[in-house]
Amino acid sequence: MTEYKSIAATDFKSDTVTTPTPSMLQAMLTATHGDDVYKEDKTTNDLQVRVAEMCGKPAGLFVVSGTMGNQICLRAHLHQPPHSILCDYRAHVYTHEAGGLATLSQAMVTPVHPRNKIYLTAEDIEDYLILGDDIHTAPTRVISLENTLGGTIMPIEEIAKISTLARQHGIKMHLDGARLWNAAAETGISLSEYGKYFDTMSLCISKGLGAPVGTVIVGEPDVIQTANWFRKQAGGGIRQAGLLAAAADVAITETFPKLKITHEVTKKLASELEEMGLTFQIPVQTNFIFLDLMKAGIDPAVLIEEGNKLGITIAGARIAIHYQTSTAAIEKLKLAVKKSLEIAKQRHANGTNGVKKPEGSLAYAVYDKIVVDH
Ligand SMILES: Cc1ncc(COP(=O)(O)O)c(C=O)c1O
Ligand SMILES: C[C@@H](O)[C@H](N)C(=O)O
Repeated sequence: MTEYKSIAATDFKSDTVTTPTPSMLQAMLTATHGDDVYKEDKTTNDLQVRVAEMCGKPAGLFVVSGTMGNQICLRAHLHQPPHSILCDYRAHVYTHEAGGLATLSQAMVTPVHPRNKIYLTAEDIEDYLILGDDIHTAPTRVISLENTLGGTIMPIEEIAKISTLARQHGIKMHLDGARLWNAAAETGISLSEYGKYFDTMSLCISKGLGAPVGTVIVGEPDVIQTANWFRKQAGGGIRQAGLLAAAADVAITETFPKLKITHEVTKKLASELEEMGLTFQIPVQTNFIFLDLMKAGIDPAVLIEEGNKLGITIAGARIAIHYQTSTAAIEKLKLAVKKSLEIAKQRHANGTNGVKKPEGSLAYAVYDKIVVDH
């Protein structure tokens, strides 16, 4: 694996920490400087066309974050309260976007627990759709899926069934595709094949792909135009966006083809951790490992501290691998886990192993709660 000189090399808290590569910075120097609010920037316009075409959609819009991408897509589908969206109870649009659905879209949420504990099925969803015009209800107007979710891949066959169900009831489909790149890289299924089943998709280029900033939303021109309106209203209109779009374009070209390698590194680490006696809260399928610290009796605060001692950043049970993760850091991670296991065993032996959740720690802020119930 290429070793990058990046502060992200030792950071396992997320794949959002990746830093711009020299080629991205070089591309920024030669980007066009048009005003994107007036749609005059060629670099940005070209990126939007590129991603939209990759997804098999007629229109795209560059936005500054995945949160903005999701929220303006969902708002563009939600016209008249009372209305609701249906999503996985762990979905980022529900758990990690600062209540945007309530504030920006005046929407209720129907959070659904997948029976298989990993991904939603059409059968799960059918039971929870709010249909009809009973004045007591907030009818379901959008089904919002997430792929990957916690690094797990949603089978396209299930997505197809859910899409058919949605369309039978005139319900829109949105995909939080912050890591759809990872799902596509792992399955070999194209972005455009996934795109067939959704009215809008939001794809982050700032996570595993490594761009410093940016997400592209895709869909039909009228929906993207409405979303652009909400982007502007939120102060998200970007002037010389080409600087950011240029880096994002390089990230797609250079990093998308490398994601499979990241997944192989992740799975190798997972098997080594399993040999040490660790188990996982959800399957390891792409670039995340969710350690079952509770089952191992490991206090997250201990793991975080052991990582700090070794000069690596661990945020808790979720271990994120990205293309800038160094081999040396992975070896240190294994050492930190080994040491934490030893401490857990010592505490257990003397009856003091009360594993508690750290207050306000990222260890439990990001995703951990969604699978601890698991
Ligand atoms: C699945 C998912 N969707 C959306 C987002 C939001 O992206 P951003 O942090 O750029 O707002 C994130 C986090 O970065 C995420 O993990
Ligand atoms: C924290 C969360 O918003 C971010 N998307 C992550 O996965 O790290």
